[in-house]
Amino acid sequence: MNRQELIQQIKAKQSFLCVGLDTDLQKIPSHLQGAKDPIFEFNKEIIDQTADFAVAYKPNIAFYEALGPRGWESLAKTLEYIPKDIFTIADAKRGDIGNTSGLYAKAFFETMDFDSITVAPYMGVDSVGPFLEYAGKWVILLALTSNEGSQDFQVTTLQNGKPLYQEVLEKSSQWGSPDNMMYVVGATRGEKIGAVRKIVPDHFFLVPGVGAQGGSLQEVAKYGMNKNCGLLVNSSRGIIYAGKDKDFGKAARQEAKILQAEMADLLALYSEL
Ligand SMILES: O=c1ccn([C@@H]2O[C@H](COP(=O)(O)O)[C@@H](O)[C@H]2O)c(=O)[nH]1
Repeated sequence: MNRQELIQQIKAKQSFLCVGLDTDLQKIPSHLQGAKDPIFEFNKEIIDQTADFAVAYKPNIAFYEALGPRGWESLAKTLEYIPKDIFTIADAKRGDIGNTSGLYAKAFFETMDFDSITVAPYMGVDSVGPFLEYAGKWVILLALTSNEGSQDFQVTTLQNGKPLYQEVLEKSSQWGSPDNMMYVVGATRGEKIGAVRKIVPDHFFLVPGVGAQGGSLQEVAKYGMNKNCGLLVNSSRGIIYAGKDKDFGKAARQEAKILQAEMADLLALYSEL
């Protein structure tokens, strides 16, 4: 999916919601546990109930690869089931020496047909470049993450006086463009989202951390939104585990609907969409 199509989806749905498919076998309602593929059945119901409010789905690959071959199969079926006009994110946080990154890119962009993949910047340009060689696909680079540990390295001041995350943004924004690169910026980093937006005014941000991690959607929009929205805000546990029983899909729908309504107000306030 290209940038214009993504912006169009956001405008049409008045939503910049990404639903995180962090599907944990232990948390799936008991009535699905006997199914042939409980993970897929769970995801199918979540997708059916939230597709009209979501512009992106983000399966976190750890939840699938932890189960071995059957996890990969559930992931492939889920990806196939997601409506084609909805953006897909493989949250895999990959990146390695060039030839290895090339195979990660092939795995997620060819063997599976994801629109985008999250990539770690630590190994530099030759580790990110292979993902950018795929026309129509996106790299979502970790910039300022939502976890506590983001304070260990990402905000460290370098000899040139800049925090490491700023150096990552400035350098990596030369490798790609707002048409094929996005950045992960955690919702829990409210005060810094504005600083990131100043460095990369046009790039989309994937923003995890609202819902279960307590980040504020209002703050994210206030500091991070640009005229084209420029945000995909993810909620995983807050949506998919909103209900625990047979009605889990309806509960997920309700949570997604609440977020979409807030997003529509924020789009009216801060964007041109
Ligand atoms: O900085 C980051 C980068 C990625 N994540 C991932 O996003 C979701 C968040 O899930 P919630 O249940 O909504 O907290 C999850 O897949 C993380 O691995 C992140 O949280 N922070």
